[in-house]
Amino acid sequence: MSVQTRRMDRPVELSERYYSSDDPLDRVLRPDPHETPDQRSARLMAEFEAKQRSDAIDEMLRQERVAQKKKKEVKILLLGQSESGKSTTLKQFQLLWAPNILDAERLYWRPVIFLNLVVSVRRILECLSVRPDEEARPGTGSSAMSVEETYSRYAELKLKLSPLLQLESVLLNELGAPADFDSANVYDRTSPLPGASGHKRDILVRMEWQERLAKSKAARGSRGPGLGDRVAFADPGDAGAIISACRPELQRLWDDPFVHAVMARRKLRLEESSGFFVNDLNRIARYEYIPTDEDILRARVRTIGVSEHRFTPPSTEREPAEWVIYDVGGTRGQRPKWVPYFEDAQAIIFLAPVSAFDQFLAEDRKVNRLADSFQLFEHICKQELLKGSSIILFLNKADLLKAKLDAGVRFNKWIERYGDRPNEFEAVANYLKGKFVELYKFHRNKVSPRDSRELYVHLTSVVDIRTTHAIFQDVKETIIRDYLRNTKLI
Ligand SMILES: Nc1nc2c(ncn2[C@@H]2O[C@H](COP(=O)(O)OP(=O)(O)OP(=O)(O)O)[C@@H](O)[C@H]2O)c(=O)[nH]1
Ligand SMILES: [Mg+2]
Repeated sequence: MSVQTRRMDRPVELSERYYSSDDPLDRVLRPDPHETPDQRSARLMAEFEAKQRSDAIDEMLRQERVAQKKKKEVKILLLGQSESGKSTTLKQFQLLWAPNILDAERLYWRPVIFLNLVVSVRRILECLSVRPDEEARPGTGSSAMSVEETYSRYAELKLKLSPLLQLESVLLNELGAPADFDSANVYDRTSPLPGASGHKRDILVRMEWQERLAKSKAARGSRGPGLGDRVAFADPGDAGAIISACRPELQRLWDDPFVHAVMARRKLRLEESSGFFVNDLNRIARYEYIPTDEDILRARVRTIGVSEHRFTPPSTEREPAEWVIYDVGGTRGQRPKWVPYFEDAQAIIFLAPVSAFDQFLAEDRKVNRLADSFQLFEHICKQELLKGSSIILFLNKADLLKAKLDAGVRFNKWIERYGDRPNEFEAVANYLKGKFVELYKFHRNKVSPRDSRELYVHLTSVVDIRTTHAIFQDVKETIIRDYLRNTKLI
C-alpha cells in the first residue's frame, strides 16, 4: 500500500462520519451520489487538505494560548543565605494569598515547634552543665546557696526533664531526619515529583516531613478534618502530653535569674536564635496546643532543595494571573541548585538578615554572615542570566537588629568601616542599605548598562504579619510594573 493510499484512507472515514447524520445541513453538503471515481478522489483530497489546514490553525491557536498563559505568570525566586527568612517570606505569601494552605498544615507544625522548644531547653541545660567551681550564684552570696547545692539542684531538674530531652530524637525521627542529624537543623527536604530527576522542569514540590507526618497520621487512623480529631491529645505518648507534664519544671528553669545570669556570662543569647519558644511555655507546653499563624512563622525548619509554590491572587486582565514562587535552601551546599531557576525569573527577592552582623555561617565558622550576604548579593547582581530580572532586597530581621543595637552590641566592632557613626538602628540600617545599593549599581551597570531599574529595598521583619503584608503590596506593584514593561504592555 502506497503512502498516498494510506493518506486517502482517512478522508473516507471522515466523509462517512461527517455526512451520516440526518441533519438537514449535512444532507445539503452530502456528496453527489453519482460522482465519478475521479471526482470522489478530488473531493476527498480537498477535504483532507481542508482538515489539515484546520488542524494547523487549531494547533497555532493552542500554542498561542499556552504562550499567553505563560506570559501571564510571574516567577519569583526567594534567595539569600540560610536563616535569612526565605521560607518565612513564603509562609507570609501563603497567609496572604492562600491561607487554606497554612490551615491545612497547621498540625504538622506542632512537632516542629515542640522540637524547636526541646532544642532550646537542651541548650539551656548544656549551658548550666559547666564545672561547678567556675560559677557562683549571683546576688545570693555563697552563704545563701553553695555552688554545689546550686548545681545539684540543676542536676535534679535535668533529671526531671529527661523525658523531655528524650523527645528530641523521637520528634526528629517522626519528622524524618537521619539519626545523626543536628536538631538545630530540622529540615524540610523537598522531594521530586514522580519521574523527576533533578532538572529544572522536574519541579520539587513536596516537603518530605509534612508528607511523612501525613502518612503516619493516616496509618494511625486519623479521622475527620477537624483539628481536634487529628491529634492524639489524650495519648500519654504524644509529645504535647510529655511537654505539658514537664511544664512546672520548665517554668522554674526559665524563671530563675541564676539561669539567665549563667546564659549571659556564656553569651548564650537564645532569644535571638531561630525557633525560640521558651517565652511561650504557658501557651505551648500544653497537650491541647495548636500552633497559631505567628508560631508557624517563627518555627525553624531548614530547607533543602527547591520548592515551587503557585498562587493566583486577585488580578486585572493585564496583570499576571499566576505567581510562581520558588523557595530554596540557603546553605552554601544548596546554592548551586538555584542556577537552573535563574533563566526565566522575573524577580528576585533577596533576603539579607541584617541582625547577623556578629554571627558566623553554621556551615563555615570562619565566615561572617553579613560578609557572606554581601558576597552572595554581588554574585546575584553579576549573573548574566538574571540581567532581565528585577531585584528586590529585604534587609530582614530588622526587629532583631534593633534589639541587638539597643542591648549595646556595637556594630563597628564587627564592621570597622562603620567608624564612629551612631550605634543606632536607623543609622546602621541606612549604612547597610547604602552598601547594598552601591554593590547593585556597580555590578548591574556592568551586566546591563542600559537597565535603568533601581534596587527596590525594604527594611523587613518577615515574622510580622501586618507590616510584611503591607510591604508585599508594594512588592506586587513593583513586579507588575516591571512585568508590564517587559511584556511591552505599557
Ligand atoms: N525575629 C525574626 N525572626 C525571623 C525573621 N525572619 C525569619 N525569622 C526566623 O528565622 C528563622 C529562619 O528563617 P527561615 O525562613 O527558615 O530561613 P531560610 O532563609 O528559609 O533558611 P534556609 O531554609 O536554611 O535557607 C525562622 O525561625 C524564622 O521564624 C525576622 O525578620 N525576625
Ligand atoms: Mg528555608
